[in-house]
Amino acid sequence: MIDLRLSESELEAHREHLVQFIRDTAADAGTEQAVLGLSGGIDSTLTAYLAVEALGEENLHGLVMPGAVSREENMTDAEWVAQELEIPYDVFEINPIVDKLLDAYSEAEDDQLAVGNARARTRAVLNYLVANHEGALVLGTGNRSEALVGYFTKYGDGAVDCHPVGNLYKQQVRQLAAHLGVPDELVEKQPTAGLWAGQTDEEEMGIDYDTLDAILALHIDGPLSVSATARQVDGVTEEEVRRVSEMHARSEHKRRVPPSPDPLD
Ligand SMILES: Nc1ncnc2c1ncn2[C@@H]1O[C@H](COP(=O)(O)OP(=O)(O)OC[C@H]2O[C@@H]([n+]3cccc(C(=O)O)c3)[C@H](O)[C@@H]2O)[C@@H](O)[C@H]1O
Ligand SMILES: Nc1ncnc2c1ncn2[C@@H]1O[C@H](COP(=O)(O)OP(=O)(O)OP(=O)(O)O)[C@@H](O)[C@H]1O
Ligand SMILES: [Mg+2]
Repeated sequence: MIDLRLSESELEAHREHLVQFIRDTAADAGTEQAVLGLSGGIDSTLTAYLAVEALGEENLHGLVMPGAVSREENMTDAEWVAQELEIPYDVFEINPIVDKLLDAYSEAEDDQLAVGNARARTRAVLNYLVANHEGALVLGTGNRSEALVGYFTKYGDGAVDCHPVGNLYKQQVRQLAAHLGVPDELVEKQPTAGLWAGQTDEEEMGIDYDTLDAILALHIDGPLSVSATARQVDGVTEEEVRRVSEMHARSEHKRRVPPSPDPLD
């Protein structure tokens, strides 16, 4: 299996690079302020640690946004992160807002995916409400693995101003978080989008992150063919590599600016 582990010196270089990225992105936008959603998951936790280093704790505003299906443990962890980093934070309950949306369009009520995505988009609206008011940027938390397969809600958690950890595969997010001193229980927690009860990323995608990362690094980011990738990654079939490749192709629209027609000749 391809080894995506980063050495201590590489981790330190990434840390400095990402901290500088946040500082530069904020400076280019003429602000020192940023907001981000804290879910208790590792992507937002790492992004918050880096942002505090970049901007200072007084300049980061955490939004903890529990909904009907949020696990209590995750919300407690999200608040722990804000308190540990000593950043100001608010807790916004999204349920009443999502319920209003479903009052308006009850046809979608039993559609798990549509409702789950509406939860992610409701959080985006709140992020921008605060960011507009405070003159702040919205920090995204997307990593390279989920970006490459489109495992995020378009204009939900994808609606942000930048993705500081967007060039790290999921397993490298965990490594960098551990390097920064994030506690093991957060680093090793099962990733979940938290859009419906019991959801986990790996179960929904049908692949574990280490395997996904390896296929992405070798075949989508790298030059290896489907068959060469299947030979390199333990226990992976060509069919599985093709499936990841299809997820990548089908989600191309999420990584692009929405298209308009060319001008008439
Ligand atoms: N070819 C195309 N060109 C242009 N637009 C296209 C399109 N195909 C679909 N669309 C549009 O995109 C929409 C579908 O995209 P979207 O609304 O995002 O919905 P969709 O991709 O179906 O669902 C979001 C996925 O991301 C996962 N997720 C969400 C949030 C967080 C996380 C996490 O990692 O924590 C994961 C979630 O569990 C689910 O699997 C369609 O309704 C349509 O409007
Ligand atoms: N309950 C929530 N409160 C605040 N923000 C949330 C909540 N749920 C999701 N988010 C935001 O949506 C982002 C995307 O969720 P995602 O699950 O991909 O990342 P994560 O929860 O940080 O890490 P993991 O993938 O390991 O669960 C989060 O990083 C966070 O910014
Ligand atoms: Mg999560």
